[in-house]
Amino acid sequence: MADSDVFTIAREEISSRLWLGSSMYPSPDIMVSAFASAQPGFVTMSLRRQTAGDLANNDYHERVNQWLGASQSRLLPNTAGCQSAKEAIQLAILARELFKTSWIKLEVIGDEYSLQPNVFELVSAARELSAQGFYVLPYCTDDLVVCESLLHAGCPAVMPWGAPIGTGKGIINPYQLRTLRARLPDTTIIVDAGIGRPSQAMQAMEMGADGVLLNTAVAKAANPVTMAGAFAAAVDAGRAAFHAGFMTERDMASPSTPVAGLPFWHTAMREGQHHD
Ligand SMILES: CC(=O)[C@@H](O)[C@H](O)COP(=O)(O)O
Repeated sequence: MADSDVFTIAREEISSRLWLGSSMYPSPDIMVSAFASAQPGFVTMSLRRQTAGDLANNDYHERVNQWLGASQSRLLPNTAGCQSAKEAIQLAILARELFKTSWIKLEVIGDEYSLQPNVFELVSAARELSAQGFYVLPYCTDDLVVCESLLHAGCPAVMPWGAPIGTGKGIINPYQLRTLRARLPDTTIIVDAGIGRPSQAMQAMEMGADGVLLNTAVAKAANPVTMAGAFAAAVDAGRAAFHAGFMTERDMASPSTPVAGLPFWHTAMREGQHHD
């Protein structure tokens, strides 16, 4: 891939196109090793899962930075568990104070069964938080008009789902992702949630996604550290392939080895004899 494939959002360089969540790992040590293996651009963290004691602890910020280790990963607090714009805005403001970052992954869930975002509340929260100076990265559906509304609200990127959170089904609606890529050619698109295998992450990247965010597939792998590395390689490969340009698919077979004429070595041999 060209060295010039620098990844920026809101004019800030992001070190990797693979982003990872921080829940459900078998242990903190395994999680840290998985981050070291994948070197994710962002690591997301839910404030809701922290205890009041955690939040009051002055060392908390320090501990989170230790989790990120020597990697160049950034912390991306999220508003997981929020069901209204009001709740999400309050949590984002708390996250900014606690983690000293204006980046926020905005989640407003509208349906408990599918964990589908409430896109009306999402756009409303995105507008307010953007006005307050946040860099809002919204977890959304793959609906073109919703993504356009989020961009108009001030989001520097959109994060449409591949499939519902935790399902591992991959890109269940490739048509929608293709539509988003075609209609929003200059928008940063991060496929967020539902990715179960490295091949699915690669598919998203081959389709032109700018990055992939996932959690369950690594945290719940039999070997999270190895799986994290596999996802990192898949995301890089998918990106390189997208840039390289694909051959055109065709229905009829077309010989990749020429069958007409003499083999080149035959000609070369004859020429050799001639010189003798
Ligand atoms: C929106 C959301 O919460 C996702 O980022 C989730 O954390 C990752 O989804 P998977 O666990 O399906 O990868």
